[in-house]
Amino acid sequence: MARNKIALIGAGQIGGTLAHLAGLKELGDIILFDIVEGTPQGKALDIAESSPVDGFDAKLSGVNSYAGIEGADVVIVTAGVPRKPGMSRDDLLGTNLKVMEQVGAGIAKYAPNAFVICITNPLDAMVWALQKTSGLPANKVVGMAGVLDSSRFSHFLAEEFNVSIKDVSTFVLGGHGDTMVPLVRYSTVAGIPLPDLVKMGWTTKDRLDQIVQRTRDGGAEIVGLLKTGSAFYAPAASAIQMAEAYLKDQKRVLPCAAQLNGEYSVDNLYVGVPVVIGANGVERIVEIELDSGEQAMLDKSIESVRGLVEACQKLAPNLGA
Ligand SMILES: NC(=O)C1=CN([C@@H]2O[C@H](COP(=O)(O)OP(=O)(O)OC[C@H]3O[C@@H](n4cnc5c(N)ncnc54)[C@H](O)[C@@H]3O)[C@@H](O)[C@H]2O)C=CC1
Ligand SMILES: O=C([O-])CC(=O)C(=O)O
Repeated sequence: MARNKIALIGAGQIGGTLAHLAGLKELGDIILFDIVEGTPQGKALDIAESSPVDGFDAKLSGVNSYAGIEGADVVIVTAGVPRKPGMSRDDLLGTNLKVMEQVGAGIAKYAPNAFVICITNPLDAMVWALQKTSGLPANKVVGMAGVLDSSRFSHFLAEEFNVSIKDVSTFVLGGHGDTMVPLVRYSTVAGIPLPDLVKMGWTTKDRLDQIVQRTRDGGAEIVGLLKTGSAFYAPAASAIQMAEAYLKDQKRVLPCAAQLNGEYSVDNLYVGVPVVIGANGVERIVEIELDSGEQAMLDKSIESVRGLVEACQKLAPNLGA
């Protein structure tokens, strides 16, 4: 059987890390695409030259033409610009929306059957735009954010409790911004919900609130430290988990930005919710029961995503509703 083909649109910090991880995991042959000449070619060759050391079989190549992504099974999009200190993700909207128009056209022409994972920020608006510009069915176009935000939340909790990361399970819903909703009640250590761990004296409500806030600010914390760009190792690992779930039909339940059509009382908007990812892309949207406080936080987050999509519609009325 021929190997899967994985196309990475954008060969910057995340794109290069995605290529390396996809190679190490032998997910398929890898094409890096970028508008900058030499960058995708150089990264592809560098990673290919590491394959004898790590012993993985994957063909890697770099291209500057969309024809190179022809027939891709998975497309992961990081094309665009990242933020710098002092900026919010939303400041990237105008620049990255134009990039999504080009990328969507390239995918529509050369990889219309692919499972597309968008990473470019502001995530929920960019994945909305990418679905419109590519015209692919909504179950084949998802955004990566919830896996990353949950991974950050889990990491902070494992550190707080001094337990293995393997025993921590968390869910973060909503838009990928300041209003994201880390779901404390549905997050557990070895199956024990966080509120019970507070009762058991493992931590305090105040400490938990601080960890929730650190999760919300997780992206900005890295931007503040790096100064030249944003996080890339954990974002790449998160998108690879989603790609693997699709390619191996794993039916993983992962928080992703998915198009809602009535679920959570939302229509035609991409918002982070738990979904099942398998061979048919987004196979199911999981509607969790929320209490009034959680629902209020999710509503606020949805409104913020709606505002960003409206800004996109003003800038590019051709994208439609
Ligand atoms: N969804 C999430 O959770 C996260 C999203 N991000 C976002 O991912 C994006 C990429 O981040 P990095 O890889 O760190 O940035 P980067 O600047 O290292 O890489 C972006 C690449 O896109 C390329 N590019 C720019 N315009 C293009 C176009 N029209 N067509 C094709 N390629 C184009 C650039 O040449 C560059 O190589 C940013 O928008 C960032 O904000 C970053 C981290 C997490
Ligand atoms: O914060 C940023 O700009 C990049 C990002 O989305 C993240 O790391 O969560």
